[in-house]
Order: sequence, then structure tokens, then C-alpha cells
Amino acid sequence: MATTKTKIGNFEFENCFMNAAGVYCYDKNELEQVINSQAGTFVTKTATLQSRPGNPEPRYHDTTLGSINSMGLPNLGFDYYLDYLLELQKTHPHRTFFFSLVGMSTEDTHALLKKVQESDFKGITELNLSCPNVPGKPQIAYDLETTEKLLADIFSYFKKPLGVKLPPYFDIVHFDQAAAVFNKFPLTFINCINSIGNGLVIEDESVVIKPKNGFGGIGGEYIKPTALANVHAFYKRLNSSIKIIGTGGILTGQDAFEHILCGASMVQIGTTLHKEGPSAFERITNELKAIMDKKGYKTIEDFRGKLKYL
Ligand SMILES: O=C1NC(=O)NC(C(=O)O)N1
Repeated sequence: MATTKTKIGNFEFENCFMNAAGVYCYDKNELEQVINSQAGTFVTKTATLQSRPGNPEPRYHDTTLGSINSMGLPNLGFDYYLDYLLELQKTHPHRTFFFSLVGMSTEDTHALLKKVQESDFKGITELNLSCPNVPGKPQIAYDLETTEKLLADIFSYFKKPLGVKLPPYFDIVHFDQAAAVFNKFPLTFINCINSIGNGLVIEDESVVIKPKNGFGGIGGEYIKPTALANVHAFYKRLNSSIKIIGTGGILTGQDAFEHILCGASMVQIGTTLHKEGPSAFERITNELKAIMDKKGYKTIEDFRGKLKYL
């Protein structure tokens, strides 16, 4: 029987599936459900220095092919998630979890990361450089000069495992330029992709979410081709020490197989988890194992990154 174990940095995980930040991770109750599922680990909702109510509702809407959201980074605040993560280090000492965070300003981002650096947190930090839904705030990683300066400043003091959550890029030159920036830093991983920002879903004659006149991040089946392209583009360009987390359009084991074939070492599930609940981890894991068994792959390393070209 195939195993879907994986490794990110110096950490091993029993399963290469986890939630995507924003889904099943707002509070202890939701995170506990992911801990108790077949997921290999979890990532918290992106935490900001102070708690945030987020955008006006309705701000999330499922569609046949996926979802649209403009949550606006609602979260219980950095201290809530850090306290819980430190508690889990006592109750689940052999597990490693991800802490997603971002400041509402550059100063806040540094304040957050300095608090993590000074804390006893032993897990992995995911810096969210790609939220498309805070009015007036750009998706940071679309500004590569700012991103490079931010990472240079961060790595002058931050010595714990750190990765970045990226927006989708759509231009080969941007893949080249972004990879050249990321290769300058000791990143543990990059996570491709966040939702495709500022899409518009209409039902009858109306938008379906309230914030920003209905503009929101798109997830689900719609975004798998873009997610796969970003995973593979960076897999081919980054130093092998920087692992890739694949996020976007995972509905089945086949979708996960494709993300790993493109180079992903971990796969995050968002929209499908929101629709199906944590039982999706067991279903998708079993579907992937069945594909691996059929093809004679024992571990994900047997086919990771080995996408064939014509
Ligand atoms: O990074 C994010 N991506 C999303 O699609 N939505 C959330 C949010 O709006 O909080 N954040």
C-alpha cells in the first residue's frame, strides 16, 4: 500500500494533505476537527496583530465549480493562535503545525514575526503575501521589489522555518522574476496559490457577496490549471531546498496527484474542505493512494515533479 507521507523542511508529516488557510481554521473548535481528521497537519487562519471582524456579510459563496470569498482577514488575533499552538506543543509534542500570519502594515508584519521569533513556537510560519480582499491593501507579492525588501528585513532576525503564501502569477517573465527573488532567501517553502483575486460571480442579476461590489477571491475547480502552472513553474525555478505547497482546485485524488506531479510536497485543500468537511481528507487520501498503487508508486517522491512533456 502506498504511503502519502511527506517532508517539509526538517519536518515529517504522516499525510501530505492539510487545510488551506481560511478554511476550518478560524478557532480551536475548527482546528481540533482538522487535528482529528486524516489531515497531516493544519494551518491557522491568517492572524493579524489585533483581532479583526473582517468584511460585511455575505462574504463567502459556494458555486458549482468552486467558491468566491471576500472575508477580509477575520481572525481572533495573533495571541489567540499563538497560545493555542503553544498548548498543542504540549498536548501533541510529535506534531508540527503551521501558523499563518500577516500584518496590516509592514511594521505590523515585523512585530508579528519578532513575536514568533521570541516565542517558544516550534512549528512553521506561513507569511500571507497574497490576500486579495482587504480594501485598499494590495496583494503584496505582486510587488516584487517590496517583497524582496520585506524578506531581506525579515531574514535579518527571523531564524525559524518560514514560507510564503503567494498569489497566482500569469506571465512567464513574472515566474522568472519572482523565483529570482525567492531564491535569494532561506525559505522553507512557497505555497502556490492563494485564490485568484477579484473575480466576479453573478446569480440572476446580482453579485453574490457584499464586499467590494461582489469582487472576491476565486477558488475551486476554476483555478486548478493556474494552480498547477504556478506549482510547476516555481518547482522548475527554485532551489530544491525550497519546497512547494500546492493549493487550488483539489477535489479528488487525481487533482492531488497532478499537484504532486508538478512538484508539490504538500497539498492544501480549501473550497472542497469548506463544502465537504474534514472527511474530505480521508476520501482524497484514499483516492490518491489508489492511483499510486495502480501505477506502482510507493511514496510521493517516486513521482513528485516528474511531469512529462510532449
Ligand atoms: O489570503 C486570503 N485569501 C482569500 O481568498 N481570502 C482570505 C480573506 O479574505 O481573509 N485571505
